[in-house]
Amino acid sequence: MRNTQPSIDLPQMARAVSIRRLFRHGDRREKLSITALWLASLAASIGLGLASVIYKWSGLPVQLGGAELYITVYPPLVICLLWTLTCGWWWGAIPAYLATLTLSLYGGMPLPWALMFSAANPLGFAVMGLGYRAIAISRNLTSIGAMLFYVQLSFVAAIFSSSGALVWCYTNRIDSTALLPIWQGWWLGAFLQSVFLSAPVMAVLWPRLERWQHARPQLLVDAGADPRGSVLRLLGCVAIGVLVYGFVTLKLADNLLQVQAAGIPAALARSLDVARDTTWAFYWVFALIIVFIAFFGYHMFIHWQTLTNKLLSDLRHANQRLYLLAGTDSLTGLHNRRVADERIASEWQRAQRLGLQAALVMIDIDHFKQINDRHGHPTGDEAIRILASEIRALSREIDSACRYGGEEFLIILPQADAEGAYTFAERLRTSVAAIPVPSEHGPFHFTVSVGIALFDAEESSHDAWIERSDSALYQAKREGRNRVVSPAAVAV
Ligand SMILES: Nc1nc2c(ncn2[C@@H]2O[C@H](COP(=O)(O)OP(=O)(O)OP(=O)(O)O)[C@@H](O)[C@H]2O)c(=O)[nH]1
Repeated sequence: MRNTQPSIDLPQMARAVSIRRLFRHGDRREKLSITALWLASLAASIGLGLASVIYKWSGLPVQLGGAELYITVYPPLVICLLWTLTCGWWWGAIPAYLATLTLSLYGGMPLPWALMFSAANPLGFAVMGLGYRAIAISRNLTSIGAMLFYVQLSFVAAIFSSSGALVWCYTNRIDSTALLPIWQGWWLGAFLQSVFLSAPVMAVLWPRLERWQHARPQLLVDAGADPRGSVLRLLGCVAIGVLVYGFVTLKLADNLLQVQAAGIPAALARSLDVARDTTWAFYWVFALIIVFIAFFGYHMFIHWQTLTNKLLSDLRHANQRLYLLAGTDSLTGLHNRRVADERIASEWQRAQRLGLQAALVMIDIDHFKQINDRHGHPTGDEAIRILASEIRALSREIDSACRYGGEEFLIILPQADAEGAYTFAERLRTSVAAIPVPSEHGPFHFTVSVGIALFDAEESSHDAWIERSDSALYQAKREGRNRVVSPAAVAV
């Protein structure tokens, strides 16, 4: 019979909508609406990407707390990031790649550079996806924890997305002193758009989409089932992201400083050199600390994961044992009444659904009270054990043998007809009668009465099935005991 033991719910790792599964298992409405929406997003990304070049939305100066910052507005990022977060990397990476490719070719970038340049946003999305694969955190941004994680991940992803700025400046022969505002504009722009545009939309959209995905598991695939590898890669990305951010910012600022410092008095230039050297020394110490943190973080994660896995596996085993114990009769080792009731109900449903035959066999030891009274309770127990082991020996792998009451047993025979059930019951009755039970007064024999009821598809519940087997047993007792009452008794 089916094992219905309880399972332990683990947090869901990130899952993605599979295009292949959508077209194989999705309904017409789903296929149409998702395809139409995706194509519209692709068109919008390409159009808005071109607009960002034509109307020069790159490196726009903004005053923040007295400091001048540069921000690039790039709407395709918002659209494509939403696809990545909700449906998976490919869904956002393809339109993002094509949008950037179009605008870079439009801007006159040579094709090989354009092909490389266009990978910047998909790279940032890959970091986002990696984060959600590595840490089983909800994408429901209405919770503070989920939002904080999203913001941190967005920062690292934005650094990776902004790698394109270097290609852009190189191919457009932009002076290295002008690279800082452009690069800053790209990462800051990507970060702010992720946090202030994509995140609120995600907070509204995701709970609904999550419900839809929950109801349609056949459309989803695991986005990656290797948490160890994902964590290692995520820590690597975070460390590289932070270090690259620090290095590029310092280097570009340094270049700028050197250009602007030309011709200043020698004493001031020396102070400037000290300040620059100190900053770089700080950067390298900081880089070392980041590498240590990533290294220890990874080892702590592995340690924690090993411990958790062991705990979970112990818990699973303990649960399995408990479940078995809770359903086992201690005297005979057969299933107890609770399991019997569950299994009868499920066999009844299976027979109904599949139009199968099945039989219930109810067995009771004859004059058991006398056995107890004459030979003592322990000998009565021994008789029960003998009957149980005979039931076990004669029943098939697919049968379910249960101790239903004191000296009453019930056996479910799936796919058994009247004749098969009767043959089984008769064999059991005769073999039990032949087994001697040892006692203080010498060995003695006992008999059993058996009632059989076949599955009836016309009946409205499994209770009626049990009642019929009980009535057949009662009839066997009434007719003199040590016999089988079955619908097939006459035929055989
Ligand atoms: N030794 C032992 N006796 C039990 C156990 N559970 C129930 N009994 C006894 O089983 C006896 C059942 O007796 P009855 O229900 O009167 O039936 P019977 O004497 O078998 O008579 P018929 O069923 O009519 O043949 C009672 O005396 C119970 O105390 C058990 O686990 N071990």
